[in-house]
Amino acid sequence: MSGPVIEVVSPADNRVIGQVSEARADDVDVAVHAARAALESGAWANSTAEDRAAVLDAIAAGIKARSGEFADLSSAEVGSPRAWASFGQVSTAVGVYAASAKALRTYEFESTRPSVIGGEVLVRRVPVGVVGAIVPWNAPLFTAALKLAPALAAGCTVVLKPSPDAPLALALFSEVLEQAGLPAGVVNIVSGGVETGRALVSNPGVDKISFTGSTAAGARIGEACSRDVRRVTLELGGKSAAIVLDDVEVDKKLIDGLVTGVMANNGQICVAQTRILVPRGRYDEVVEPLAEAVSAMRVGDPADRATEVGPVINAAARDRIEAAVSGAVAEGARVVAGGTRPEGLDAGSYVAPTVLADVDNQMAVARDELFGPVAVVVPYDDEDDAVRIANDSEYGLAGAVWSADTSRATRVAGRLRVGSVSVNSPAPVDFGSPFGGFKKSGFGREGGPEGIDAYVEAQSIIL
Ligand SMILES: NC(=O)c1ccc[n+]([C@@H]2O[C@H](COP(=O)([O-])OP(=O)(O)OC[C@H]3O[C@@H](n4cnc5c(N)ncnc54)[C@H](O)[C@@H]3O)[C@@H](O)[C@H]2O)c1
Ligand SMILES: C[N+](C)(C)CC=O
Repeated sequence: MSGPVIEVVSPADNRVIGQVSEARADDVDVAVHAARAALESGAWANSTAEDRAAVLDAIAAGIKARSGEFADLSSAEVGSPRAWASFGQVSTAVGVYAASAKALRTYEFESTRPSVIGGEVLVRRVPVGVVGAIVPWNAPLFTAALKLAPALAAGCTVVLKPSPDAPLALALFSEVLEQAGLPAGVVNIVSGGVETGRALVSNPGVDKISFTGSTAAGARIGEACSRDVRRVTLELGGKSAAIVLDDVEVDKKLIDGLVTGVMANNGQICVAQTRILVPRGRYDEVVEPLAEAVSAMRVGDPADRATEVGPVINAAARDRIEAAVSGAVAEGARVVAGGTRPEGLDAGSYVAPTVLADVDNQMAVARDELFGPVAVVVPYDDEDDAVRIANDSEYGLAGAVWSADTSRATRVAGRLRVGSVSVNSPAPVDFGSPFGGFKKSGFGREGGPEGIDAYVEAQSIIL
């Protein structure tokens, strides 16, 4: 790469832990040409589904074999607690490649149907072509897997751009790709920031952009793609709600689930259920143990296996989150856990895990995505009110419903205008099922056969 060196800094102590070279527009062009040549050679696009599925399985096995290294590196560059990184950063990626291989083995690339004017129509699903995949820093291996696995399953070739804040795990991943038997040029990785991303988005050799990141950047990318009539998938921000229904039993499972739902990866997960909606009549019964559990969380060095909350990605993010908490307090919110900077951790960008009670859904802290370890607890009157508040957001990514009655929770889940909802669990993502946003959380889906649909063009041949 011809650009300057990007130093990757640990959010735990600001130490330089690695470096990559920035790709300039010329380098991006070389990568796109390599992907185009690999596509047109047909070696990958025309291979059998079983051959491609075997490569996806080999990628899953390759990551698994080096899972300790991947977890160490993701923990160091993102600040994810090491104990969580094994699952959240690594097993998730393994699960996505394995689930895509499974979906690919039964995916219908060709079918025939009777023509309405007589005869038959052969409907083919052909690769969309060269894909530009752009990912954020919070879960690099996982978010890249959600793009690479279905794109490769469809027979596409890819130019992948990691975030300059966390490019190291994906640099290591290139070794897994080499060993998995992918033909040369099928996946190309270019490092860099916004300018590198822009060069990829506007390169005429790219047929589709698949982006995960903030809604602001996604809107700009969507605009650029629509100008060039380029296909685009956007996985954007969220402000998800966990609805605690009035029949719930307040036990360890509920409190642990609510805490995990918001604090996993230091609150830096797009599906974080940062708004906890609690029936007014049972408010204190939930807020008190929640505040106690969050106050007891071990904050510190992400490499320490006992750590539950590490630093946020950088000092600017810490300052923004702290300002949002102060703003909420000025608006009348009550701090019941955290709220002050953790002591003795000044070398890194730490935010104490925080719970704010007495929050109204109109407050900025309940509307803006903070991407940090901050939960707000909003009281509601009845089930309709809970659904109304949950849906009163410009985002629509995910949610959770907690209840003693699974059928009731499932019915409430179905009323939420979001892409995925978990019932009595904090994890609204299933590797084999569609995942994506309503409203300003984006459009398009990743995961399962629907994930492969996003990387094919339908072609009808009228016989
Ligand atoms: N919906 C999801 O699946 C999902 C998953 C993870 C993170 N996110 C969102 O990502 C955000 C945090 O990540 P971030 O700070 O890295 O987001 P970001 O939008 O700043 O950047 C994401 C990626 O896009 C690149 N980029 C930014 N502007 C660009 C442009 N104009 N053209 C091309 N590339 C550009 C960045 O270099 C980075 O690689 C949060 O909003 C979070 O909700 C969403
Ligand atoms: C969980 N994931 C990776 C799908 C999206 C947010 O981080």
